[in-house]
Amino acid sequence: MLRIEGLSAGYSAKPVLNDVSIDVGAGQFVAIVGPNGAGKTTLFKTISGIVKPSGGAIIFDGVDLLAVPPPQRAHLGIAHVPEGRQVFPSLTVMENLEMGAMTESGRRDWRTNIERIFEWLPVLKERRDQFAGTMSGGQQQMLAIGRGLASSPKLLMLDEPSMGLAPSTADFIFERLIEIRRQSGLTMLLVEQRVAEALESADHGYVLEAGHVVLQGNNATLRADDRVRKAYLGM
Ligand SMILES: Nc1ncnc2c1ncn2[C@@H]1O[C@H](COP(=O)(O)OP(=O)(O)OP(=O)(O)O)[C@@H](O)[C@H]1O
Repeated sequence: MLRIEGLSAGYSAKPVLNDVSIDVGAGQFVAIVGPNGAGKTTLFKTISGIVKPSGGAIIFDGVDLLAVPPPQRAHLGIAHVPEGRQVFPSLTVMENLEMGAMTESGRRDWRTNIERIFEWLPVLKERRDQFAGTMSGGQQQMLAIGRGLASSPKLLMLDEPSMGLAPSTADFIFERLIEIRRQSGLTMLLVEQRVAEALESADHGYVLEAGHVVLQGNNATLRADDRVRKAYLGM
């Protein structure tokens, strides 16, 4: 579904990603974990087209993504749930979801999608007429996920959905993601600093440190790896 090959990217004179290669198979749930500043958000921004890479390739569903203008990438089926949620605060929950459904497939599948989104994230149905800016952090995160799902994506990219949330709320979000994935078979790519939860939720993981992939494997292998246990799991 997504193949990133030898990707390098950064900001003007500052290189951030260095020769990063990542594979996400159709239906897979892949987590990219690593410390602050490792380049996780930069990777997502490069996939979405906000950051222009200096080298490498990104192939999405057989298409050379770097040749596709950034505004068109959502129409190919990539939904980016950004770091910090970034919901539209002065729009209602329903209006935010409608904004997510602006892609061709989102408009086509709207009725089915909205029913499923409400089933998976019932708080959005209960609060459909509430202004997004008045909701709690966890509720806003669920709205950001719902907005991503409303575009009817083939790939859902989630940038630190647990950021700023209480552990119990973050756990609830991870549990919802696992359930959404189980029911829909959607391909998911997650970046997270909460390494234990991310590796428990996903089937495959990559460890990104200082712009390099230093380790990868299925979730059980990574959770058993000594370096991961010491550096990220506090064992
Ligand atoms: N717009 C920007 N201009 C210049 N440097 C930037 C910009 N955005 C990020 N950086 C730098 O790029 C590096 C990687 O940042 P990035 O946000 O991708 O890391 P991250 O792994 O997502 O970290 P975090 O978990 O803290 O968000 C950091 O050193 C950061 O300061």
